[in-house]
Amino acid sequence: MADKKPLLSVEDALAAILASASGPLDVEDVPLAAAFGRTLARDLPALRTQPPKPLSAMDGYALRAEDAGKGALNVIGESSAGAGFAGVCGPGEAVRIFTGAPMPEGADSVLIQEEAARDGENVAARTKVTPGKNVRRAGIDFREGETILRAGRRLSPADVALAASADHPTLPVARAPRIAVLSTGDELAPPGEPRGPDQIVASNAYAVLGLIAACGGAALDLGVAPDQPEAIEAAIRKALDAGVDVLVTIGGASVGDRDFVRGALEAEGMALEFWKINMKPGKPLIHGQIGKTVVLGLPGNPVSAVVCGELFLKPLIRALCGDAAGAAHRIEPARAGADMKPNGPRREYVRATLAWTEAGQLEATPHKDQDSSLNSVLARSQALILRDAQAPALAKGEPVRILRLTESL
Ligand SMILES: Nc1nc2c(c(=O)[nH]1)N[C@H]1C(S)=C(S)[C@@H](COP(=O)(O)OP(=O)(O)OC[C@H]3O[C@@H](n4cnc5c(N)ncnc54)[C@H](O)[C@@H]3O)O[C@H]1N2
Ligand code: MOO
Repeated sequence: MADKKPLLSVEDALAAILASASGPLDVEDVPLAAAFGRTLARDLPALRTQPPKPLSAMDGYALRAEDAGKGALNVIGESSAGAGFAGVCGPGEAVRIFTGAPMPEGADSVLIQEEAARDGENVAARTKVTPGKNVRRAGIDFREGETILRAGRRLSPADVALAASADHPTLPVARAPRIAVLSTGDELAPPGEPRGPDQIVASNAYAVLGLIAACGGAALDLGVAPDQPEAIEAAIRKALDAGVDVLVTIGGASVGDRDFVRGALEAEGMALEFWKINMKPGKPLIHGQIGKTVVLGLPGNPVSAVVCGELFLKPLIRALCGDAAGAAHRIEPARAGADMKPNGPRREYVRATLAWTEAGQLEATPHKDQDSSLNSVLARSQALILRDAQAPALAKGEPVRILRLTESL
């Protein structure tokens, strides 16, 4: 029985989940303004050279560098951005020029206007000018045909601007993974709605929906199913009928008499890959597949659901988008901001705040209360401190490993 297997390590669990992602999804072309945060599906070539010709980097005078020490030069015209000078700048001549304007033929450098003495039609340099000074050579940014961005890259605002400058009006990106989110539990009522005396407000889905949005997924919120196998099975079928890539359930994952999620998933055809991981919080995580749909059954405790979302759902979304590098846990070094007790038998992910010390070190300070029900503590945390199973006590200032939590878009 799967229940009796030794608990999986976080690393093995992540590997199994990523292995179940059947490669990057289909490709779609999106307009530049919608491409931020999406994952590039193909290597992107530059469709033009930037800058296409030598341009001035400053406002001033285009001239031949060797003429700068020779007294007054004759200003024979003007070159501005978008309207270059048609003639040739010969010996003893200068052309008034502005930032971004094409260099006139014959000129090899630009004297900035702060160093120029203008007198009517003449200008003299008050400084030496070296050849190429204040000139942006053709192609210094990129050249036509060069690969400017690689497939699998999650597009930053600067990446999108780079693609625009390389003349791409749209970008080929992985289709956003479709992810159904199903909360379960008789005790759950939506925020702001009337509640029974023993009910609480359903909140976990909002963290999961936010994580999906931040990672570039497209969420389908299936709301809350009560603790009844038939109702949970019906909701699972709804997700499958919608053809989602991933089904995330929340709650009902543990061993209680009313924890029906695993049974319902199996009744709907899930091949169970694993259940339970050697971590805290988040031990009862269900993973399997129903056809091509990857299933992640998150534990119901609010912090456990979020930590499992960060550790497993986020990498899964990245992998489905073809961003293999982004699917790895990005562990960073920091210093402990407080003493920490020896750890128990499970790898622990301790909620912590981050701050820079005056000495310039990143300090992760664990919150005192680590109960897995505390949304307020989680909201005040920026990182998780990783503590291996049975790790000894450590003192404030000692090195720790951290994983940053996803922040807002
Ligand atoms: N005898 C044992 N009991 C428990 C074990 C165990 O190994 N043996 N594991 C504990 C651990 S660890 C966790 S984590 C929880 C996970 O249990 P479930 O996945 O079955 O979660 P629920 O029982 O449905 O809910 C737990 C808790 O979280 C609240 N909850 C659930 N969903 C939401 C939601 N959408 N929004 C807000 N709050 C939610 C729920 O009301 C419960 O308070 O099991 C331990 N028990
Ligand atoms: O692992 Mo549970 O997730 O400790 O609260």
